[in-house]
Amino acid sequence: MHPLVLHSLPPAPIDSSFPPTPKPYSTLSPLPHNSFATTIRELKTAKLHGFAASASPSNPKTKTQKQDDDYHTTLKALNSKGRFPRRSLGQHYMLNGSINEQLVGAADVKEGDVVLEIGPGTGSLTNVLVNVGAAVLAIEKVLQEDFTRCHIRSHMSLIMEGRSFVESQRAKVVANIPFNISTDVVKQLLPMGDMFSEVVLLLQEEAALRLVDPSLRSSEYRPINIFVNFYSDPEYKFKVPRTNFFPQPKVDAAVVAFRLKQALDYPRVSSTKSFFSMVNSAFNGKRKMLRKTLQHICPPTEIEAALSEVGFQTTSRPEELALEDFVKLHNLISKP
Ligand SMILES: C[S@@+](CC[C@H](N)C(=O)[O-])C[C@H]1O[C@@H](n2cnc3c(N)ncnc32)[C@H](O)[C@@H]1O
Repeated sequence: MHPLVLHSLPPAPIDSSFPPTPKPYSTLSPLPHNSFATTIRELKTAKLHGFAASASPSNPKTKTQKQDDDYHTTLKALNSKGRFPRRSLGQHYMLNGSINEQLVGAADVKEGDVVLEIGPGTGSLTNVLVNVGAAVLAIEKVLQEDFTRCHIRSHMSLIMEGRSFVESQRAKVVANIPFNISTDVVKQLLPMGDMFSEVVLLLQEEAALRLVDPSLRSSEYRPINIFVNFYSDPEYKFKVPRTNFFPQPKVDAAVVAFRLKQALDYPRVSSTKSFFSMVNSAFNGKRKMLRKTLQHICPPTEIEAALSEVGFQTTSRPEELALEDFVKLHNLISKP
């Protein structure tokens, strides 16, 4: 399947609360499937057709006028195709162009960067990315491809191959993703530090806080936190109140930037597979002591000895251990 994008939103029932009398869908034809360069050209054409426009940063309009324009442009883009957002696809469209600009700024996207966008929707964020001179690969489920099922590495490799990159230059990810696929996206992208340097995502605020600041000993501390810190340095950037989306979600959102580590900077473990399998087992069952939950790996006495060596009590539970403690524990108890 080709990952070419920016087309139309899916046919859907018209809701009475949505601006009525949809106009016929007129401008964009399906994108050719031959090259990435063509995709970018089409994205620019899309902007000319007014399919997805956000005010350019050089626009001298006032902030209020500009936000008003962003709002109307997004609604117009939806209405002109007689489409109604589907909640099942997490279609909450961004109405505020300055947040799109801040998202792009959070990833420090510059001319010549290659950027992966997941779920471009009406293309308002795509537009900002293209305007700063980035080459954008956008994957939209309603058009071409489901991100959670695609082979992102082969898509990206095809794009990177055709470009004259300095070897150290990696691509970036900038996306306003549906909240319901955020864990899948994080799990899929964070281990790809060889390909991406930054992953900037607009997430549900609660999820953003849980991923970035899970205090030790809290019930929010989970294997995903070990995973996130193993592969990246996450940073909470800013909150995005729910009023900035259409339709308005029930919760606020927030932007998180994950700076991806490269393999050389990962904590030293004999095998990442056995490390994460140990971490998952450690959290299995509520309030279980590690000497119990890990006894399929080695006898409890050995686990107790390892815990003492790492500086913990023999009765310790998983929420007491930080990433580096799990790494030490794994290296002491895992069999080569
Ligand atoms: C929150 S909306 C964001 C739309 C647009 N980027 C914006 O900021 O207004 C999420 C978009 O992701 C698309 N989407 C949902 N699930 C997806 C998936 N599994 N793979 C790719 N795109 C998906 C939806 O159709 C929708 O266009």
